Amino acid sequence: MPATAPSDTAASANDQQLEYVTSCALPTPWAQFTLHAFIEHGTGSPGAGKEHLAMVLGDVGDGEPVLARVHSECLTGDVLFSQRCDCGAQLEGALRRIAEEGRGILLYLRQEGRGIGLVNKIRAYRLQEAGADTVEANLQLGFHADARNYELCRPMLERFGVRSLRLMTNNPRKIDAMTRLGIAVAERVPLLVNRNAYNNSYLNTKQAKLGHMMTPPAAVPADQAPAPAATPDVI
Ligand SMILES: Nc1nc2c(ncn2[C@@H]2O[C@H](COP(=O)(O)OP(=O)(O)OP(=O)(O)O)[C@@H](O)[C@H]2O)c(=O)[nH]1
Ligand SMILES: [Zn+2]
Repeated sequence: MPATAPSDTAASANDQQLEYVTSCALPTPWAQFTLHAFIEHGTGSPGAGKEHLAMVLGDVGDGEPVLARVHSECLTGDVLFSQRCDCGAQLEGALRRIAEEGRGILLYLRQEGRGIGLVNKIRAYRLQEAGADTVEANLQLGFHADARNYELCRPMLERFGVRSLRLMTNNPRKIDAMTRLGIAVAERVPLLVNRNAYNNSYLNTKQAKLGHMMTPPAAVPADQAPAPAATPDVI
């Protein structure tokens, strides 16, 4: 149970419910955000009990599109400095950019490992060390390539009066998910990070198999090249 009385609860599909709990100031190297805490409930929800966060800066409820990042948890990248993925650098880049503009929101969703959890992500990394790519590893473990669900974004954003985003992402399926939820994506803001020897093949696979929009294009064998992205940079 939360330490403070819940102030409200919003229901969604699958009996998935989101409780807004409380907030505090969160000074970071780039700006002082307000950190808001939510708890997911729901008997049919795989994420029941998860604690989700929103970091907010400035007046985001004024009706204008809001610079936003919808970030899925990556403990290894966000906290442990892993170079296997782009998550930690994207998290920092998004917060810096929001701070530069003085206005924006970052949703920190607790769907680690594209929704398969931390231990399973480490199993997937082990399979990647044996030659699988990030998608094949998930499939070999019996999961979908991407098991995430973005439904909670809607009540989280509604809480702050946010209806339209300038979404920092390279992932076209994240944009589609927001649109299907009725959240307008006024603009896609690319969020590119430097490649290194450890994340290069992961980023290539995201581009080739998951359709991520990354420029300049990574070198991928012609027979694995993705169909042209259907989602333009600015919608
Ligand atoms: N299963 C699995 N998950 C991974 C792997 N590498 C990173 N992840 C997870 O992938 C997710 C990345 O999430 P995001 O940074 O929100 O987004 P994205 O889908 O890559 O798209 P962007 O918005 O362009 O960053 C996090 O949950 C990571 O934990 C991997 O090799 N296997
Ligand atoms: Zn990561």
